Order: sequence, then C-alpha cells, then structure tokens
Amino acid sequence: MEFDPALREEVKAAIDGKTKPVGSLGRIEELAEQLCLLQGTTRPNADSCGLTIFAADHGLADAGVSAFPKAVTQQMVLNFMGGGAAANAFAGAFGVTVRVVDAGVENPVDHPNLLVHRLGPGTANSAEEPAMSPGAVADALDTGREFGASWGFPVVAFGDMGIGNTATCALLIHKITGQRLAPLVGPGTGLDAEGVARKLTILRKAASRTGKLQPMQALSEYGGFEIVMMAGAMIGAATERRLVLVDGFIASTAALIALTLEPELRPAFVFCHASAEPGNKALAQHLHAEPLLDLNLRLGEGTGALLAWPLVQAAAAMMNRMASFEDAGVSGAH
Ligand SMILES: Cc1cc2ncn([C@H]3O[C@H](COP(=O)(O)O)[C@@H](O)[C@H]3O)c2cc1C
Ligand SMILES: O=C(O)c1cccnc1
Repeated sequence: MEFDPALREEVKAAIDGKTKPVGSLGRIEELAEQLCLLQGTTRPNADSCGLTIFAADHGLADAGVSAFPKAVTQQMVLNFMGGGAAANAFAGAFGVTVRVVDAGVENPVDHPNLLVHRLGPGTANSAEEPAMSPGAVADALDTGREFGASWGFPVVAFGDMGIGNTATCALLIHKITGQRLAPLVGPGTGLDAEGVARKLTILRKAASRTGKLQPMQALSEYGGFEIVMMAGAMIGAATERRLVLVDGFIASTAALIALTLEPELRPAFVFCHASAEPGNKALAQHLHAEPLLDLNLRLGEGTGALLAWPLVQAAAAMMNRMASFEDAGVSGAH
C-alpha cells in the first residue's frame, strides 16, 4: 500500500494545524493519520462500522483443550442471532451492525439471518491428522476475501466463535513464526494450571506431527475454518482500504496470517486491545503491534475491537470537526 508523499505532508500539516499543542492528542493523532492516509484524504469517513463474527468448530476440542464443550459454539451462534452475546451488547451500545457467518460449526444452525459458508462439520482433530484440506484453506481464504471486500463499511471489525480456538491459534503462531509453543499456550476460556498443562501436552503432540511448514501448510495442518476465513476477510477489507479493527488473540492470529500472505496491507490494520491470553504478548511483539487498549479482556467475539471503535470516531471527529489555529484565530506556539 503506497502513499503519496504529498498526501503525507498534507495530512501531517492538517493534524498539526488543529487548535492543540502538536502531538497532544497522542495515539488519536496516530489513528487520524492512519485513517487519512488509508482513505487518501484529510477529511476521513468513519461514519459507520460493521462487525462480522466467524464461527466454526475445532476437532482439537474433543482432545480436551478447552474448559467448555464444543456444543457451546453452536449455542453461542444462536445467542448472537438472538442479540444476547457481549458482542451484540457492545455493538448495540456503539451503533455497530453485526453479521454472523457459519464457517463450519459441528451441527448446522437454522436461522434466516445467519450467513452460511460451511467448510465442514468442524475441522478434524489436528493432534491426530490435518485439520482441513488444502482446498478448504483456499476456499476459506477466497470466501473470506469476498466477505471482507463486499461489505461497504469504511471501518470493519472481525470476531470469532469456536471452542478450542485458542489452542489452534497457539499452534498456528508456533508454526508460522517459529516461536516456542509453551508461552503461547494459556487458559483460554478459563482452564486452571493443571488444565493448561494438559492442553500443552496435547498441543506438543499436535505440533510434533509436522516439521517446519510453509504458512499455507500450517493452515491446512491446524485450521481452523473461522480463523482462515477471518484472515481472508481482513485481506479483502484492507485491499478495499477499509480500516481493519483487530480484536484479541484469535483475531491477531488471523491478522498474522493475513499479513504473512499480504505484508503490504499493514497500514490498514489497527490492533485494538492487549488480550489477557498470555500468548498475545509475543504475537503483538512479532507484529510490531501496540494495542490501543489494555482492559484485561479475554473473550473474543470482536469485543475488544468494538471498544476501540469510539476511538476511531474520535480520530475522524478531530479531522472533520476541530478548528485549525487559522480558522479559530488562536495563536500558535512561541
Ligand atoms: C460462553 C462463551 C462465550 C464465548 N464467546 C467467545 N468465546 C471465546 O472462547 C473460545 C476460545 O477459548 P478456548 O480455546 O478455551 O475454547 C472461543 O470460542 C472464543 O470466541 C466464548 C467462550 C464461551 C465459553
Ligand atoms: O483474546 C481472544 O481473542 C480470546 C481469549 C480467550 C478466549 N477466547 C478469545
């Protein structure tokens, strides 16, 4: 993603010309600059935001890597459709439109508003065998791209639902970045120390099934449908120059995949919050991400991205509503 140096200068001058000491709005100024460059204007549009939640099951969940049973994925999809999840509550509070995609929940959900692109009844158990076929990886990326490119919001967020997906993400990060596995494995939905130790044993077995992998091979070996589809959606949205609000550990793993495949799209990505899932720290460092918020969240669904949406609105308001020194007749610095 290339930016015209003249635009860069113009944006910087517009931000510094607002009636405030230079740099005094801190990260909001950085966000404003990012949004302006992405949209090619000093008058950016952050009028609306859409959240897409991708849901799917993980065969690995049957091996005992989560504090909750697999059935919760489907039950939470129904909860999203009924408007009762945390993501719905936050989206409702902030005027964000929500849509939900079944990318491969074990048991299909019948609901008129659910978007369905099922890649199977959940992935296979990656401790024993490849999670998904290379064809399913390609399908998930293509479908995700289409979802991301075609939804006309200037700002987009992505959420996940898939019991066992913190385990899948630990394996993906380990295989894609080469970081050690143990620090990437955490409590997820709330495993105790013994549960985390059991999760690590299962993930070591899964990791030892394969050697060094290319990123696309890692996706096929470890899945999951919703993570790969989310990565595709991030690529599709960023390519259309939509601002991509990245949620916590799961969405950051999808961002890792997206940016491994398309590194030039990095200027479209905003890392919204520092998930309390321990592996997120190393992942954020790898991505050179400095998350905007640190609220001890560890939920997913896009909740941390939704909380950052008002900050994006503030950045746009700074550009569109604030007077310049010249407009307001305010004296500049000595
Ligand atoms: C009721 C409930 C609602 C959730 N919403 C998101 N997650 C989150 O928890 C799961 C990942 O954690 P693990 O890898 O430990 O299974 C994902 O589904 C994620 O979206 C939830 C989990 C539960 C139980
Ligand atoms: O940060 C996340 O995305 C997360 C953390 C724990 C469980 N589910 C999701």
